[in-house]
Amino acid sequence: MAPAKKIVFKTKHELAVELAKYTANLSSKFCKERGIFTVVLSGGDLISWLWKLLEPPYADSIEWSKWHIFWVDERVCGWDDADSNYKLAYDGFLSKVPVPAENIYAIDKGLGAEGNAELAAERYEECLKEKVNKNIIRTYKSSGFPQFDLQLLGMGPDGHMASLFPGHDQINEKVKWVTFITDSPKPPPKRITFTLPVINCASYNVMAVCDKEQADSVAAALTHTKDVPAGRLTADVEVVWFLDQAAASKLKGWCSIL
Ligand SMILES: O=C(O)[C@H](O)[C@@H](O)[C@H](O)[C@H](O)COP(=O)(O)O
Repeated sequence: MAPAKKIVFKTKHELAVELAKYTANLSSKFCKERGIFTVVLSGGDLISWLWKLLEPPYADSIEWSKWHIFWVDERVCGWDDADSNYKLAYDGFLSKVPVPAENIYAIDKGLGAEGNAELAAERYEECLKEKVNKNIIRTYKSSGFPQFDLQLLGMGPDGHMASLFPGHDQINEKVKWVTFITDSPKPPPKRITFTLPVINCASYNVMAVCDKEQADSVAAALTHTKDVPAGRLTADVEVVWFLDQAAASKLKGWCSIL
């Protein structure tokens, strides 16, 4: 289990600059080593903090054609719905970089539009298995779970990550790769989500959190004083919490500010 690193930034701007640098370094490492970089996105504010990747020196130097994009969680709706994490990422990031369309793995379009959470989760797991069989996604040691290169995650004020919410059973799933929820406390209610073992098998996990509404859960997650799902985040190689000062404000004895 990788130890959690924390970096506190004075502003969201500085967080975005460092997030771009971190992502670009990993892109270069994995593209060199494997010729492929598997990136998992979440919804929420995270997408708005990826803007620096769209600018020089990254926009022109990143090997976008080698990126493969997945979602750690998705709202069960149509691709053009205002709730869609795919739409959020497409409009704010993916439409502005040359990642090939065939390397972008969104929720099944029809099942999403129909609102069929259970089948959409099964279909997404099948999609991951197919990418494992094609050696696009690696597997974690002998466990057989998929191992993504980098996951970019966010956390809600209640401490949820992906669509794993406190007090809901999905966090305890140990076999499936993708599961679903139909009574999410954060709207919309129907979602699909990676399970905890899959999330924690990633090589690198970034948890990016800003604003004071999240401060209590950041402190709880990082000191494991409360059962918050994000407190169970780990990774194979490294997990890094990217925080702004407001989100870090309840952490005791905090000193290292970038
Ligand atoms: O679909 C979703 O709702 C997200 O993937 C969710 O897990 C998000 O990452 C957190 O809720 C943080 O969201 P904010 O960054 O907007 O607080």
